[in-house]
Amino acid sequence: MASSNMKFLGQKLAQSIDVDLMSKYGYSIDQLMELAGLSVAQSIAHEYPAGKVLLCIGPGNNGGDGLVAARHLKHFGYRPVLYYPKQPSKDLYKNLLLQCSSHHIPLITDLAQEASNCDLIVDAIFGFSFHGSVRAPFDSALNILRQAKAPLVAVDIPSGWDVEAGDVHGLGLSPDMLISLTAPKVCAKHFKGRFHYLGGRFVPPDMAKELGIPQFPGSDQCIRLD
Ligand SMILES: NC(=O)C1=CN([C@@H]2O[C@H](COP(=O)(O)OP(=O)(O)OC[C@H]3O[C@@H](n4cnc5c(N)ncnc54)[C@H](O)[C@@H]3O)[C@@H](O)[C@H]2O)[C@H](O)CC1
Ligand SMILES: [K+]
Repeated sequence: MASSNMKFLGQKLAQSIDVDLMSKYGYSIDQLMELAGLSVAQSIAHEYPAGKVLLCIGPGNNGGDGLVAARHLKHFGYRPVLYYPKQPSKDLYKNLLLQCSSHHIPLITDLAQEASNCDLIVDAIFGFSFHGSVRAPFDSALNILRQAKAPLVAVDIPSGWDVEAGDVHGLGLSPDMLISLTAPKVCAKHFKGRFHYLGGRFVPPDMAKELGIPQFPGSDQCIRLD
């Protein structure tokens, strides 16, 4: 359960904590992303049976978390497929995609068809750096996700939501599960789905105390908040 003094992070604070983790605390982005993605896969495995999972991957690190989660889900016995319409040229993402392809995780292009033919959808399109209104091709992608019947799992932030104010653009994405990473963002206060999890078990104890992060159970990479 959430501790009552847990902080909800605004956009600037979330970004500065990310920088601190990689400067003051010595993490690399690959390490943080691996642990974030593992916690996403483990949160999913806590609540949904193995089946076909469509992961929608965005152009930044939220998308990177999704690529890592896809690989772990495959190891857990799920059947992941990737929708990844904007693939950046950075080695970090290229290597994560190569790992997915070595794990026989297919890339799909017909999002509408796959969204109506899967057991679960993971939204790893935008995270805490999203701002403004959604640009193509993600505007139509979010429209398809909004209408899909399969339960939706949002990584860190429901895509298209303002990091602090929530669904101000009225895109209507309402996930069944939200997996906050490091600490929930302010918009998580508007989350109405069934499962709110916290993942990203990499926060050093002093920072965890300052942010009011609860103790994760045993060796779990995630904790259910409410
Ligand atoms: N410390 C942690 O908690 C960690 C979290 N991780 C994950 O990283 C994301 C934040 O990643 P970042 O690369 O900063 O940004 P995003 O993925 O949110 O998106 C950037 C990406 O999106 C494009 N973009 C922004 N706004 C729009 C728009 N309106 N329309 C279209 N495209 C847009 C922008 O150009 C960039 O390309 C965090 O949420 C976590 O999921 C790390 O993995 C580990 C540490
Ligand atoms: K997201």
